[in-house]
Amino acid sequence: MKKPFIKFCGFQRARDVQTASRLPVDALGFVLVPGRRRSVPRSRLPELVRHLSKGQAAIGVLQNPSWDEVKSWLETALLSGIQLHGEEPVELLQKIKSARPGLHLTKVFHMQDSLPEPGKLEAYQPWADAILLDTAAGNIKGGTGKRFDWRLIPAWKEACHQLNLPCWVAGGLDENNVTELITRYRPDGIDVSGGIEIDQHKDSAKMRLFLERVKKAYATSS
Ligand SMILES: O=C(O)c1ccccc1N[C@@H]1O[C@H](COP(=O)(O)O)[C@@H](O)[C@H]1O
Repeated sequence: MKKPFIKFCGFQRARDVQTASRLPVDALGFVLVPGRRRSVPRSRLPELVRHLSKGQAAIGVLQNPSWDEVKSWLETALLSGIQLHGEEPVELLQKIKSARPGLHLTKVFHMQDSLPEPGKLEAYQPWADAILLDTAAGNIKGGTGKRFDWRLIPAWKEACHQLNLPCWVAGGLDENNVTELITRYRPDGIDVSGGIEIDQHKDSAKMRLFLERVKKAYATSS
């Protein structure tokens, strides 16, 4: 089985970025949504991004931004991609991709009681580079620390694959549940924020253990 894309999200301290920069992590995420616990102030973003290693992607996480907001973040720091973590319309992705074709765009869909239809994906296909499934807890979207009903994954994965889009999974992942996720559902990528923290800070041992378990799960289920 192909190794999944791995993204660690919610970095705020340079030392944590430095730790992750030495690990086999494909992308590091920075929460640019105002008012969230892990929000990165604009003035600190360039310095944090500078610590990534060559080949690692710096992803800015935004929620329902305007095109002007997207542009201003792209001017603030050297970002390789944007994760759209709200209810962004197709038109926004189209605008971003037309202006910045090289930018990686992840569109998030939230799994909750009233489910969005995987059929919605088609309209996003020309502009999105990856689809990320995450949990919504009431009005809170992103960084919930909660799993959604993973039985929803196969239908979404199938819909993504029919459109040649990778299907990534997030929401409450940690070193204790990532093996089950991989062996049962084999997502194309995984994204974790709270599950690699202790006392609200990124933890080196938890990051390493998470990666070890991912590696082992993929090796044994191929
Ligand atoms: O990490 C956050 O605090 C966050 C805030 C606002 C939007 C997205 C955020 N992170 C993304 O949320 C999911 C899951 O996080 P968790 O592992 O359940 O804590 C993940 O995609 C992060 O990229």
